[in-house]
Amino acid sequence: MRLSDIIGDCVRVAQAGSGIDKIVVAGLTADSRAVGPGFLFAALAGAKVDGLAFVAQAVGAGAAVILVAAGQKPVVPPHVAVLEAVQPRLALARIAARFHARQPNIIAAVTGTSGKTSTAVFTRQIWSQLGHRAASLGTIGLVGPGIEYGESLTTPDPVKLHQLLAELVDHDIHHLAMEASSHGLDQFRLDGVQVSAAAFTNLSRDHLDYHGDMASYLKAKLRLFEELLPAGGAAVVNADMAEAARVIEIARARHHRLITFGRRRGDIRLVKQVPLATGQQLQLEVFGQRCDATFSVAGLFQAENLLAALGLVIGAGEKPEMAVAMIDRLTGVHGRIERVATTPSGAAVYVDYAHKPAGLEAVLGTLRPHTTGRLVVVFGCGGDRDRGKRPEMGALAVRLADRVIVTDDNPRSEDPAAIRAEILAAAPGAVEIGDRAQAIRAAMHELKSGDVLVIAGKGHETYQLVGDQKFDFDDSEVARNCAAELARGAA
Ligand SMILES: CC(=O)N[C@H]1[C@@H](OP(=O)(O)OP(=O)(O)OC[C@H]2O[C@@H](n3ccc(=O)[nH]c3=O)[C@H](O)[C@@H]2O)O[C@H](CO)[C@@H](O)[C@@H]1O[C@H](C)C(=O)N[C@@H](C)C(=O)N[C@H](CCC(=O)O)C(=O)O
Ligand SMILES: Nc1ncnc2c1ncn2[C@@H]1O[C@H](COP(=O)(O)OP(=O)(O)OP(=O)(O)O)[C@@H](O)[C@H]1O
Ligand SMILES: N[C@H](CCC[C@H](N)C(=O)O)C(=O)O
Ligand SMILES: [Mg+2]
Repeated sequence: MRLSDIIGDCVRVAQAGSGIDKIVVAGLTADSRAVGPGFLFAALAGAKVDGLAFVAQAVGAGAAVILVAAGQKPVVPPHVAVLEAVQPRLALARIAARFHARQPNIIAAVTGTSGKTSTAVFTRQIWSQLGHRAASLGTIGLVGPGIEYGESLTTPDPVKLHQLLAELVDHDIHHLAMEASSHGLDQFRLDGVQVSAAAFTNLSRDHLDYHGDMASYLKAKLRLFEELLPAGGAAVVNADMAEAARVIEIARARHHRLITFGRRRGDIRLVKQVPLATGQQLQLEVFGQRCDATFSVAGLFQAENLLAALGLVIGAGEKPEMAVAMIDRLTGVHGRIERVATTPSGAAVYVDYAHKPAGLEAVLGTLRPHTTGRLVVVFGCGGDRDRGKRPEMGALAVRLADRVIVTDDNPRSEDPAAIRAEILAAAPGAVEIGDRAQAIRAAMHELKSGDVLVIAGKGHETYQLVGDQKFDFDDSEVARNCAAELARGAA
């Protein structure tokens, strides 16, 4: 693609190199290590380093164009073009959109502290059941017919994202449900994506290490509505959350089509929920029409995420009665309140991705009615992430569970024992077992009939990050192996 066809109007040409009409851009990247001949290299100031330091390396690898922040003066040979932008991340995202130039016709984006992955997966499943070739993209990767990539960032960087969007179109996939993380929104990773419908699930504490405070965290999420969802797009808002009025006000001002959902109020409302052994029985009111459905997924919070998914599907053009008729066919989400094992004594073992206070509260709260014996939780907290979550999660665990085992999550660069100590300080009575496999096994060995165990925090993850090492580790696998061992012992 010719440089002149992709630069748009948010950059200034500081140096034309061999001519912006003549330069044919072979690829885009913000990582000097991935530059090839004819590439555009975006030198971005990051959380750890400044990409400006790698301009010479990029030029050495054949970069034909360098994108920098306005005011930077990189020293580059005359044949290399230099573009300046006030927001280089935004410019890169828009350039990536023009470079790849193909996107599914219908893109639903979901933001919120909890429930993004689940909502995106349910949205994909409903569309698929309605006969569309549909995909979902987020924390658990890209999943669609004939295309699957493993886990990634919740919102991939814009170069990767636009490449994936084009690939979806090449696979004849025209419906995509994707997660919009607060980091992604803040770093302009989604700019240039043509969003047809956007949902806000809920807001609670997370990522304050990055955003600083709740106001900035909310502001990042609101970009989805304030800047990305165009007029006429559907804004799907959880009417029960404290921030609903603010989102609704933005949606009205931006001429979005508003669809609200909630447990207590909304266009899509949960009138009644009855937990079943294998899921839940739901009564919904959808735009005034009452309907009953059997949802084979456990957890009241998953019913809420289902409402958000219905909002996106309806907002993107499907008839409400058609969307609702698909509920009975939906299945659970890997690593989200997923029943992974049953001990010989009949106790249920669940794996859940609760790695923030609201998630832990939701999963323990929702499993309590299923527990006739003791509710047990094994969890830890990630290193190099919001430390404030640790005491909050410790206190919640001892309040809501009958037995708490504090273990390691992904300690990353932090001292694992110090992370555990921060949780334990707020969790009187909790037991400490650092080794995660041992902690799971210890919990499972003690389970009796009627008990429920939740292994929280790592969900679908198949690794553990310790220091700068990545070990294979899978909560579900450890639990299944332990259940098999217990069964052999009981036989
Ligand atoms: C804090 C954060 O979000 N960082 C993201 C950010 O990196 P950064 O720009 O700050 O990185 P940096 O290491 O300081 O480097 C600056 C620049 O120099 C470049 N560089 C660096 C080294 C080199 O040799 N050459 C070179 O060109 C880098 O490619 C980068 O462009 O931009 C990168 C490209 O988009 C992301 O990969 C990276 O995500 C890191 C890996 C990360 O862990 N992010 C997490 C916190 C995250 O984004 N999580 C969210 C939320 C999850 C949720 O839903 O809860 C997500 O969307 O996944
Ligand atoms: N609507 C909800 N309300 C409260 N907690 C929820 C809700 N939905 C999910 N959770 C909790 O959050 C966990 C992660 O769910 P999910 O992966 O769907 O959310 P997410 O927003 O994509 O999370 P992440 O930001 O970590 O990718 C679940 O395992 C559960 O503990
Ligand atoms: N997307 C989240 C995932 C956290 C998962 C948890 N297992 C941890 O490592 O803290 C984050 O990067 O903060
Ligand atoms: Mg997610």
